[in-house]
Amino acid sequence: MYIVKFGGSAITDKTKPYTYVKGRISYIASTLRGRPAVLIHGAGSFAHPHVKTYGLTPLGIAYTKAALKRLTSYVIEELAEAGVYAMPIEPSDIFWRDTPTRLEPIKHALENGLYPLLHGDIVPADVGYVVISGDDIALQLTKALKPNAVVFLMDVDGIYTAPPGTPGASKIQRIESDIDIEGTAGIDVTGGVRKKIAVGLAIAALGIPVFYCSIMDREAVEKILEGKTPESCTMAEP
Ligand SMILES: Nc1ncnc2c1ncn2[C@@H]1O[C@H](COP(=O)(O)OP(=O)(O)OP(=O)(O)O)[C@@H](O)[C@H]1O
Ligand SMILES: C=C(C)CCOP(=O)(O)O
Repeated sequence: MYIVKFGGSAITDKTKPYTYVKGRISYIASTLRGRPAVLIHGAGSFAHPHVKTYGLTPLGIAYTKAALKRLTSYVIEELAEAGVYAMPIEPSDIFWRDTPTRLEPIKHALENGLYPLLHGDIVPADVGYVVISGDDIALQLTKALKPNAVVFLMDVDGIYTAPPGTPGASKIQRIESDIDIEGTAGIDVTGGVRKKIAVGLAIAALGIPVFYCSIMDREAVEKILEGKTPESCTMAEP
């Protein structure tokens, strides 16, 4: 079993609210067919701008949840077009802060040949509500479900020493310890690349390999799901 996160940068345009980038999910989904996986989609331009504008006010929470539901429907439909049938599972129903309180819906979906689909969300906490990133959901589900590997799919092909495309930026092949890198695709309230590196290292410390790949790199994802190590992605090593 694998955990695959479709990053918000890969499936939306994070510089423009409500901009779904069609075709990315269906392109990569064929690699998942017949291989059990828990899927997570990032919130991208369907939640980060809302949280930034309204905060976690009742209005902000309602708007953000509505936008996320819309994004989840696009993802489910595109997966289904590619023959990958997802069961949406609302993180706010099964997480308390960053703790999963009910794993049965995820396990049941896997046992029935479906792909559980979660997403970065607003979840209940001891005081009110908090934002949980899909990256943190990947970490918490890794602890609970022990997948073979975790894959973060982005609109770029790995983690770079500086924002990709800027002079001198080079791709990092292996992340073995914390590195000081900032960056995101656009409006972001969950820590961008810095968060993704911290989560990757925490997963790797559990003995589970982590890959950061482009959502357009079908060959790499196929290799990972066959238990191999692609050269074209950044890896965080146990
Ligand atoms: N040093 C860097 N290495 C890799 N990507 C970077 C870097 N700096 C900036 N970026 C940008 O960060 C984006 C990926 O980070 P981001 O936090 O947006 O991830 P995501 O998981 O795709 O989004 P979301 O949090 O919405 O799910 C890419 O679009 C990339 O262009
Ligand atoms: C902004 C919200 C509500 C969730 C963020 O999740 P992410 O896009 O996976 O970081």
